[in-house]
Amino acid sequence: MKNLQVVAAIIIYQGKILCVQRGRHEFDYLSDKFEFPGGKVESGETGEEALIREIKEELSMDIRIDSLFCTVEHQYPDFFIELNCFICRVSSYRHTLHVHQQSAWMDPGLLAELDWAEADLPAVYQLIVEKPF
Ligand SMILES: Nc1nc2c([nH]c(=O)n2[C@@H]2O[C@H](COP(=O)(O)OP(=O)(O)OP(=O)(O)O)[C@@H](O)[C@H]2O)c(=O)[nH]1
Repeated sequence: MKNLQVVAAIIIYQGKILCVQRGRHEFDYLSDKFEFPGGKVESGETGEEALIREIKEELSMDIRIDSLFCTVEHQYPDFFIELNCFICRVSSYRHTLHVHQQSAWMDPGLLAELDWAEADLPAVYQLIVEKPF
């Protein structure tokens, strides 16, 4: 079974968090789910390098990575994922969606209202409880 190393950006601007919604995914259980932007770490890259590249590709945004917030290990029916979530900062709310169908700057207290990818739920609940910003 596939084992994916994925990095994700919890992008904070003026107290809100950028949440993005996928379109269709090859596995139905991930179609239309909300996630933190990011993607797979390619060979030869550090997690931080991968995250900066992914956010530029997906959103045309330049992030500053602050710190590693949490690591979630999750078994989906078709693959295993290690999801490393980093707190990131930006100097503008502006972004362009190149991959996702929708985005929203969310108040942390409202994060649980979105329909998240299952692997993200521990990170979402930890954000709601710890409010690291
Ligand atoms: N980016 C991201 N992917 C997540 C999160 N949670 C989660 O389960 N995933 C899953 O992890 C996998 C990451 O792959 P991806 O498709 O974003 O990565 P990528 O941009 O490198 O993919 P590609 O170039 O193969 O299209 C997807 O299956 C995605 O559904 C998350 O918060 N952020």
